[in-house]
Amino acid sequence: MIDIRDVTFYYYEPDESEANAGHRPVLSNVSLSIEPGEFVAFLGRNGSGKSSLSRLLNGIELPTQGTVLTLGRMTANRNDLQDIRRAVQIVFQNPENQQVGITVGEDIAFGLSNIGWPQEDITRRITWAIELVGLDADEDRPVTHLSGGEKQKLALAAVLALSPRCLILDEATSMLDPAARRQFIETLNKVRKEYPVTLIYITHHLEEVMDADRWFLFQGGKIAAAGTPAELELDSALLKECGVELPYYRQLAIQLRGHGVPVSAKLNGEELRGLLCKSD
Ligand SMILES: Nc1ncnc2c1ncn2[C@@H]1O[C@H](COP(=O)(O)OP(=O)(O)OP(=O)(O)O)[C@@H](O)[C@H]1O
Repeated sequence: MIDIRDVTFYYYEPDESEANAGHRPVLSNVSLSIEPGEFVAFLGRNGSGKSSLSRLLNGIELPTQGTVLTLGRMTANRNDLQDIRRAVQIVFQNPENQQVGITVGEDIAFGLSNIGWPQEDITRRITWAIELVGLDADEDRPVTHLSGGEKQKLALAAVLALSPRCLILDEATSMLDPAARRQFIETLNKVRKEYPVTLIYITHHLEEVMDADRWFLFQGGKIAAAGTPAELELDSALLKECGVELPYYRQLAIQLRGHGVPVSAKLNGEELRGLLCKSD
């Protein structure tokens, strides 16, 4: 599905001019593959290169060196770029930066009319997308009347309407309050059941990606490690180096196991709390 080989990326071509002396690549020799339908998380400190790599995946940016293959096509090949951009959709941190319509319906319709869908199909698709994300708003509702959480659901609806094969969420919950964040995650889980998609999730909130298939830990523009959450969560030194912090319940479960308390590695916060309240 996605195959990245030896990618090095500079926002500006490196040169020897004084202004760029000491200029470092944002990504250095990154290689990774993501299988169709996988749910992976990109984790790491601010500035470690996660968003830059996601922009390389759909060809918003092109690698300075190396190759990015998406759906078997190279992003550097101009003829394939339009299909790649359609197949790999990104939901960004701030939904307002993504909104292009005045109403909910216009917003969802924008991308579809750009790729030439007939109006009657667009109308049906708008209804489908609103229902899929459970947006409690009709298509005539002005976008400015939506809450932050609803705006982010609309951003999700607008990209899903385009039938992407791969969805990238780039800190999509970071502007939401805790309740809206939980609701957005519930929506996403429901959407993934109805509309299976390869999911790349960028976040600083690890509780959102504890059930990911794999984590990629970024450090200074490189992949420091890749593996399942169960494999990587035990390496506390590595997580610390990469600026990644486990949810409190996971840290507690690891400590309890270290003291011989038989706590399953798969418990979530509520289950662990329930177990502790039951024990005497
Ligand atoms: N458009 C840009 N032009 C120039 N440099 C950029 C641009 N976008 C990002 N950078 C730089 O690239 C580096 C990597 O940034 P990137 O946004 O990819 O990191 P990140 O891991 O996603 O960080 P965060 O968690 O803060 O979103 C940073 O040093 C950043 O300043």
